[in-house]
Amino acid sequence: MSNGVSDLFDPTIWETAPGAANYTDITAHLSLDGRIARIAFDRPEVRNAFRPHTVDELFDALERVRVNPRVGVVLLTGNGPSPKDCGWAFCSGGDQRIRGRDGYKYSDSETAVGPEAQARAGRLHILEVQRLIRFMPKIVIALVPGWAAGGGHSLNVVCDLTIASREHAKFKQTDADVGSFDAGYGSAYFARQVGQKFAREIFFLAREYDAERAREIGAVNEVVPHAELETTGVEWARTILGKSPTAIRMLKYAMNAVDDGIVGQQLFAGETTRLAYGTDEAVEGRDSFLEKREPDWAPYPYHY
Ligand SMILES: CC(C)(COP(=O)(O)OP(=O)(O)OC[C@H]1O[C@@H](n2cnc3c(N)ncnc32)[C@H](O)[C@@H]1OP(=O)(O)O)[C@@H](O)C(=O)NCCC(=O)NCCSC(=O)CCC(=O)c1ccccc1C(=O)O
Repeated sequence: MSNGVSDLFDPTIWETAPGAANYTDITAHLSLDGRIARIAFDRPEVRNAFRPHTVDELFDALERVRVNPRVGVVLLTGNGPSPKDCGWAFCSGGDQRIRGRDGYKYSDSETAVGPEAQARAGRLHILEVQRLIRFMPKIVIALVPGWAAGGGHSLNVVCDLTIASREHAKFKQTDADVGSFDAGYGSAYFARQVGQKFAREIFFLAREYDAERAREIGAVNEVVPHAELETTGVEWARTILGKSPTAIRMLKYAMNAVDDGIVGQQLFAGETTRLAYGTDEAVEGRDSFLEKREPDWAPYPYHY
């Protein structure tokens, strides 16, 4: 890797994100103006497979971005290429070498004792990362430079938008090959995205498909030359940053709500409550209570 991060990484536009200096399994950067985050899997020698520690770091980086009021767009990608064989990956899912009977193992968990250590031993917490991406009031764009397989494919599904490398992006759902199944967003929501027949074919046959095929079925928004993947991601981010933050947030939650049940409605409703609090009408409701008087709703008609 020419710049110590990834061959596609442009060191002139990024700085290390707060808290990211000690990450070992991912990298996290902010654009110099602090508006865009770039978070990347950094285990290219195993096609960016994640272990529990990777998921911990990913959750930490995404949570920091979620509560950072300056950041409006997150680019999620995989560093590369692999020093072993020059292969590229977004993410190849859970690291199969440390999968146990109760989940994925921390390196110290085999010898850990006590109930807390036992509860922590087998982790399946990539689902917490999926929910963080899904519920984040910001746009998350997957930049897929190579393989998106297994749980890595599921992460792509849950991102808001996807841009893929024409030369290297490849997609494959290996869940049924390795006896591990994401029965939530990874499959059921994926079927909403691409349709039932395509989703069933992809899961039941576990064939690989390239970026162009992924775009045809609706799993990818745009296919670009490999060398332009990250610059295109930054361009898309800049376009989104030019829009109203409230409109973007409400639109994301509106599109989520239909598939997310009452949790989806709750997120959307929370934002409508925030908007309502900003009105004189809601202020009158609060003030009348605090001033121990009847509220005066007269200035507020039933709009239709
Ligand atoms: C991705 C491939 C199709 C790429 O194939 P190819 O380009 O030919 O490269 P390889 O030679 O196979 O791989 C190079 C190198 O990387 C190692 N490697 C690749 N993927 C993994 C992996 N997932 N785990 C460990 N190691 C991996 C590979 O062994 C090679 O190493 P060498 O030492 O050089 O030999 C192909 O690699 C492939 O199919 N990979 C496996 C994809 C897969 O099955 N992933 C797991 C699916 S299951 C999953 O992700 C579940 C997610 C999950 O864990 C989960 C599910 C539900 C709830 C929670 C969780 C959770 O928290 O984790």
